[in-house]
Amino acid sequence: NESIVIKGKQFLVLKMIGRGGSSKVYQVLDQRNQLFAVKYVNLEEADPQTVESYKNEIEHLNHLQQYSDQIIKLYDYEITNSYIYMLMECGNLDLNTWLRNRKTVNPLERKFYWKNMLEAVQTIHKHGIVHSDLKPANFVIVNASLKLIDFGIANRIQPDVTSIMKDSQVGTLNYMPPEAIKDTSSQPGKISTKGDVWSLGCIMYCMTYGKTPFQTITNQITKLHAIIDPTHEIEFPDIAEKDLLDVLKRCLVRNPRERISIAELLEHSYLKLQS
Ligand SMILES: CN1CCC(Oc2ccc(-c3[nH]nc4cccc(OCC5CCCCC5)c34)cc2)CC1
Repeated sequence: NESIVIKGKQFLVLKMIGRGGSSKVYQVLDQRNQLFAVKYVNLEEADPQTVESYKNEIEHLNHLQQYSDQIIKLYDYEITNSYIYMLMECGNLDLNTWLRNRKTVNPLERKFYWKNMLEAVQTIHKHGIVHSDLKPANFVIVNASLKLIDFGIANRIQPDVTSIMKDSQVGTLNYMPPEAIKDTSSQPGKISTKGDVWSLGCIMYCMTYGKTPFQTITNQITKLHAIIDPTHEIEFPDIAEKDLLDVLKRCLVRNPRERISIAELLEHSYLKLQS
């Protein structure tokens, strides 16, 4: 097996976890047999904007470590002109893989994961970051809690091509808020924090009904029209947890101004632990 040296520390590569265009994520062991994830980015073909986006992501990830346990740990990193190594906390499974493998979700587990997701996204919002492309693959299960692994600032990581992940979730429209489609200014920065609430609502819809609100519409153009069409009513089949039903309905409101906020979601009765 190959080994990697980061800031003078040697790591043994166990396997590749995922890969993107110029980036790869490995599962590694240190000399004390501690497990880590190492994100390797090849900068040789990267244009200056890409290099800048990765540095920006690392700076934010490094800074937000102290504010929430729901942000993946970044222990160290090494940046040169030709590569980046990021030494990070290693999770057991990303939420996308977890969702695909188990259609039925334990209500208490779902509630706990929802709280974790809200706390992670509230943390980046408090520091002026709007992810604007949240999906299950951005969250990883570490022991029993969910952690956010990227802020949507740098390029995407796709799962390792040898893994049979058919929908790697890169470029999926299933979590896209209506305002991102309608936003005539088409500047991504224009999307408010409410865009992330819509995406989280789609994730929670999937954890409740086993699919995202527009997943059955396979034609991408038709899907985009449905997302922005106020006459296309999203179905909310009745469920025992009425509080959860209310959360879903308030997240999936097409007008961002009328949509519930992260702060309100954290106060919502759904998160109050029933006696
Ligand atoms: C399909 N197969 C994959 C390996 C394994 O799942 C993961 C294990 C660890 C992790 C991870 N931990 N720390 C991580 C820190 C950064 C990035 C990370 O992933 C990136 C990318 C990996 C592919 C799926 C989307 C996230 C990170 C993530 C998925 C089991 C399922």
